[in-house]
Amino acid sequence: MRRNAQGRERNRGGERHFSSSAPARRGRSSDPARLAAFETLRAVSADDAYANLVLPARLRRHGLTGRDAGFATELAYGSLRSMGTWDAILARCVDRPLDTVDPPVRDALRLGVHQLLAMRVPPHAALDQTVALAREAIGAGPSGFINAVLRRVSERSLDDWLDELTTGVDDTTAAGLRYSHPTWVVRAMRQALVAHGRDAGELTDLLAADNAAPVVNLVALPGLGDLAEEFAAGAEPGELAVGSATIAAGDLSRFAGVQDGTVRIQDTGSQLVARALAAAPVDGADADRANPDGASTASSGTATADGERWLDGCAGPGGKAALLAALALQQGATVTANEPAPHRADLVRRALAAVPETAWRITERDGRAIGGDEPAGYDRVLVDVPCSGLGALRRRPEARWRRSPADVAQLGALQRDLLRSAIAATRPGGVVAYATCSPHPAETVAVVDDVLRRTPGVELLDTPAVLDAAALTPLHAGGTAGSDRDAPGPRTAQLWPHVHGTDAMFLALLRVPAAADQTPATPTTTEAP
Ligand SMILES: C[S@@+](CC[C@H](N)C(=O)[O-])C[C@H]1O[C@@H](n2cnc3c(N)ncnc32)[C@H](O)[C@@H]1O
Repeated sequence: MRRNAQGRERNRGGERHFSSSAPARRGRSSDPARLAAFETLRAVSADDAYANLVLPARLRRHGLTGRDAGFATELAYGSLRSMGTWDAILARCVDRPLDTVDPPVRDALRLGVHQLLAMRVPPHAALDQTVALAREAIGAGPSGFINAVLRRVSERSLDDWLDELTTGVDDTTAAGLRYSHPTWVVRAMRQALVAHGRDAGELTDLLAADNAAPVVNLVALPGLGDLAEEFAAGAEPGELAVGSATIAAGDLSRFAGVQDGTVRIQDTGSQLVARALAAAPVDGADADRANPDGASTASSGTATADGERWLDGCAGPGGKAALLAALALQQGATVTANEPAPHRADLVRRALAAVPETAWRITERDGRAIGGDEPAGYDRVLVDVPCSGLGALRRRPEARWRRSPADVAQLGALQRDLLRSAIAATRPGGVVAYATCSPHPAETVAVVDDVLRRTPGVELLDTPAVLDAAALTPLHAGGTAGSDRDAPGPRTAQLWPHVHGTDAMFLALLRVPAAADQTPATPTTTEAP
């Protein structure tokens, strides 16, 4: 299951070569694929836009499909991911501080460097096309400058540049330069590996995996969708999650299931989080409600009983809520999907549209209030809390440059309040799933430890074991890599891009104590993380 250092296995086909002929046109005028990539970088740099929202619109506008769309995507996403390394190289090739170079010119240079050093576009084509792009998109003025700078870049190989950049610097800075991550993220990732029971020596594999384009994961909503059409088109069964598949990027709306919402694009790690909550053992289900005929279907430590109430406290945009709702429908439960941001609540509504409405409702409340408003109201509660997103850097190419340590510190208070509220909203014997798409210790184990310390009686379940039971393949998500696999690891679970090929999702499953032992877990406002 372990992927190699460059994440190449997942990319299938090893190191990628792009010829200058990938885009439709050659010659002195710029081609639409490079223009689409340039426009995406401009929107990201100048308007704080998200590349994954901008690029599809630019591909459509320029009529790009197939190889041309693939070229534009690799150029835009790759340049954004590698921006730290490319800027460090450019700084050595420009005779003034790089941040005094006009931003559009800087973006054009980044695209040029990416073609030269990462896409193996022949140097003459990378130079000519970048100059042509600049002429068309910026004006003739900077052509000579761009040409001269890229010529200097092209005089060395990527390995030579990396050796030069990393000579005489400390390990963290070197890893940041080599793998294009801010140094604070490198530090955080190293701490995260150790905190989750893995070897700090995996750091470079993890950083490399952040730079590999992720495959697209699909899930067929259980009981509602199937993947036959996708398999016929070359999708492969997912190795980790039931009812999942991987497929090459492309226009997935051609599939009927994707169109009607019964097949969804969802990272496998997210799928497993929803499945683990649905499968987690709850204690002492309310037998009367669970089974009005009197025969209890749930006793201590069993999975779902008919009539259970589930809550997704932070549901937008609705990926996990949709899967939970489909599972709930199969298992005779109902889901309340809560999302306070109105536009994201609309996305949840759209995500849930494929599931019959008998299985779900949507609320738009502050999740911090739910525990007080509906104490002990739910059997299973998911809080997939707002987080730094450091576990999904593969999918959000610009995110690493936007986040800061202050974001992590700021989110800690909200994360703790949401978890406390979730515990208060869970009935005695019920289960809470605390999830983040970040492995940062401050957002994961520190939050869980802190809340557990202040909420006597709440028990941390063996989350890696529950996750393994919900998965197709043992994940060993409690850490203890390699020969130590049988040693006991943490009771929280952490997935990793370089190990599992998923986003770095964190999961802790907590069971609320039986009524007699329970100390009310009133959500309070917030102490420092
Ligand atoms: C990580 S996302 C959840 C992703 C979602 N579970 C999915 O799988 O699609 C966190 C969500 O929490 C929402 N949120 C932010 N503050 C909140 C609060 N006080 N109460 C509940 N949800 C909140 C955000 O708007 C965001 O949609």
